[in-house]
Amino acid sequence: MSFDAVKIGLVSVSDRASAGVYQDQGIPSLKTWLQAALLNPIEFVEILIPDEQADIENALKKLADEHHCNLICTTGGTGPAKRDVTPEATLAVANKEMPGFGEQMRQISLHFVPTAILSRQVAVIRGESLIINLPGQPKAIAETLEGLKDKEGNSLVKGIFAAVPYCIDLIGGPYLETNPEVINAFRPKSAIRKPAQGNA
Ligand SMILES: Nc1ncnc2c1ncn2[C@@H]1O[C@H](COP(=O)(O)OP(=O)(O)OP(=O)(O)O)[C@@H](O)[C@H]1O
Ligand SMILES: Nc1nc2c(c(=O)[nH]1)N[C@H]1C(S)=C(S)[C@@H](COP(=O)(O)O)O[C@H]1N2
Repeated sequence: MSFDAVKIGLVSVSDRASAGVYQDQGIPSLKTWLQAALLNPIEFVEILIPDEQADIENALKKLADEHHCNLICTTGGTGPAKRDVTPEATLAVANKEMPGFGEQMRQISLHFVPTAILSRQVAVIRGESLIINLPGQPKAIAETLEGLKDKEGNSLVKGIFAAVPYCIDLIGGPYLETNPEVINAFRPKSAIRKPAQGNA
């Protein structure tokens, strides 16, 4: 069985990582999680930038309009601090807002930290790209994408990635399939693609 290829843009927004004060862990954490979660072959396009609204907007436009990324994940710059402007940049390049992603991420994160409500993360559609903001703490990436599980690995609070494959279907992207040990994608029955009938 073959899987559609997917192109994913990764944007790490961090003053200190982009200045070399510390090594960026945002992009490696995103890549590690996405490679474990998706069965599709992935082409990543990576950008590390400081917390500057114009830089973030340019990065998002480039990934959506020139690279035609199906999914774009940002990490960092979602909080209340003066230089946190990732949600403003994301909304500035949006065709459509997808408020459910931010609402669900804050719900999930409350199970990990009481400061979850300080993240102003948003998700939007630009063209044929779904853009999702994730918080900057590297551990927050897996927490929000995957959700909360018990010791046996049963899902207690669903991660937002459960809704990403169907969202990508609806905007005309590739058919994403996930590793159920990491995350179960949900699609309405009518949208589930049957495995191709082989001759063997
Ligand atoms: N890209 C990153 N790589 C490694 N660690 C990070 C990264 N972004 C954030 N962190 C860690 O998470 C903490 C909280 O993230 P936050 O986004 O609030 O950082 P910040 O104070 O805005 O600083 P900066 O933009 O310089 O990363 C940081 O203090 C840092 O320890
Ligand atoms: N899952 C999860 N969400 C989280 C956190 C976290 O550690 N885990 N940190 C919170 C904190 S302390 C802040 S200030 C906000 C914003 O973080 P950012 O500015 O790094 O994007 O995300 C919040 N959401």
